[in-house]
Amino acid sequence: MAHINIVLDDARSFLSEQPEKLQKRVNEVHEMIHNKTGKGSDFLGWLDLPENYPKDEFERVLKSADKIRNDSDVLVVIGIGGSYLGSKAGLEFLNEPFKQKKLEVVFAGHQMSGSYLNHLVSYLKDKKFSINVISKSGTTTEPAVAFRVLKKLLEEQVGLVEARKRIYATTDKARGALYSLSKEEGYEMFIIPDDIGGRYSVLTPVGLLPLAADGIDVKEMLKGAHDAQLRFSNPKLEENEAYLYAATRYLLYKKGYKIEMLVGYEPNLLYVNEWWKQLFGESEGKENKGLFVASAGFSTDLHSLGQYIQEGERHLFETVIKVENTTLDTIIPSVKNDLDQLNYLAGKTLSYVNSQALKGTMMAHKDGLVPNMLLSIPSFDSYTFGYLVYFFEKACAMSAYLIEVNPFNQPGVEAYKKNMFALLGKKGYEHVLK
Ligand SMILES: O=P(O)(O)OC[C@H]1O[C@](O)(CO)[C@@H](O)[C@@H]1O
Repeated sequence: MAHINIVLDDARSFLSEQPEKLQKRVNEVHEMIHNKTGKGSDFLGWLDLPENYPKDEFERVLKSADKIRNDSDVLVVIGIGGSYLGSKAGLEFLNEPFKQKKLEVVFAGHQMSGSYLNHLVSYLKDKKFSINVISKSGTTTEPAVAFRVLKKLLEEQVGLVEARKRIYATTDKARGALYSLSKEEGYEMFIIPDDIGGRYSVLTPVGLLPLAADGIDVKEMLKGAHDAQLRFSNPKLEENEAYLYAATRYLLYKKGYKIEMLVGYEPNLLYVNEWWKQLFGESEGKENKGLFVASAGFSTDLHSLGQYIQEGERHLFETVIKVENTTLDTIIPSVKNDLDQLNYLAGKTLSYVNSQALKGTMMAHKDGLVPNMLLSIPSFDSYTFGYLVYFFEKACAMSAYLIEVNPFNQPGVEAYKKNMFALLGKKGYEHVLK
C-alpha cells in the first residue's frame, strides 16, 4: 500500500500528454539512476543508504545524542543549506508547537547576520550548551564564522578540555578545514559520505544527530525511508508515486508552467518547503533550465499570495501536501448570541474547516487555470518524515534527469562567493573583480 497518495485529477486536464505515456523514458532514467550511468552518478550514495546504514555509526549517533541531552540545555546546530535544512524540517515536522523540551535545538551559521549571532551569544551565556558543526566541504563561510565565535564562547565558558567534549563535527572523511581542525582538537566526528551531496544528506548524521538529540525516533525515520526505497525501486508509474510526481511536473513544465509552488495547510510543513526548495532548486536549476520552485503556507498565504495565484500570470502550478490525521484538534464552540456569526461552524473541528479550505482552494485555483497535484501523507510522525524525504529525493533525481541536467552538482552557487571573497580581500581572489 502506498504511504503517500498522489491525486492528479486537477492537473491532468491541463496536459495534452498524460504522465503514463512517459513510461518508456522513465524506465530509461530509472536504469540510469540504478546502474549509476547518468551525469553526477558518483553522488548516488543516498539511493540505498536507508538499507545499508552503517550500524556502528548509527550507534555512535545515538550515544552522542544521549550525551548531548545529559550535558546541555541547548544544542547549537551550525550549518547552511543541506547541512541544516533537513534537520530543521524534521524538527518542525515532528515537534509540537509551544512545547518546552529539556533540550532546545537552535541553529546558527545559516546566514551572516551579526545581530542574530550576537543575540545567540547573549542567549547562551548562562546556559549549558553543546555544538554540532556541520559542513560537507568544511570551508563554507557562514558556518565557519559562526563556529569560530561559538567555539570561543564555549571554551571561555567551560574550558578547553570540556569544550572539546561538547563539540561534534559532521564533515568529510578526509578533507577540508573543519576536518583538520576537528582532528587537531579531538572532537567526536561524523562522516558525510563522499557519494552523498549536502541536499541529499538528511538521512546521514547531518540530520540524524540533531534529530536524535531532540529525542526524535530516528530508527523509525530510517524505516520509513527504507520502505520508500523499496517502493520506489520499481519504475512502474502506477506503483511509483515519486516517479508519477516527477513525470507530471516535467510535463507541466514542458507545457509552459515554469513555477511550482509547494503548498501545505499545516505550519509544521513550512520547513519541509524550505528543504524541498533547496533540493529541487539546486538540482534542476542549471543550463538555463528547470522549474522555479516556490512555496506557500495556506491558509495564511491565501491572504497574501492567494490573489496572484488566482489571477496573476498563468505560469505556475501547485503541489499540495495534505496531512490526513493531525493528532490534536480544536472544536469550534457554540455561543449564545452568535454575534460573530460563526454558529454555523459550532461543533465542527478546525481540521474539518481546514480540509474544506483545501478543497475549495484547489477548485478555485483549477478554475483560475492553475494545475494542482495533491500529495496526501498520513500524519506527522518519524516514519512518514523519513518516507517523505526519500520520496522527494527519488523524485528529484528522476525530474532532473528528465530535463537532462546533472541532479547532483551546483556550479552556479560559486559565482557570488568569488565576488564576495574578492570584495573581502581573500588571498587568491584579487583577479576576480579586475
Ligand atoms: O555543507 P557545506 O559544504 O558547508 O555546504 C553547505 C551548502 O552550500 C552549498 O554548497 C551551496 O549553497 C550547498 O549545496 C550546501 O548544502
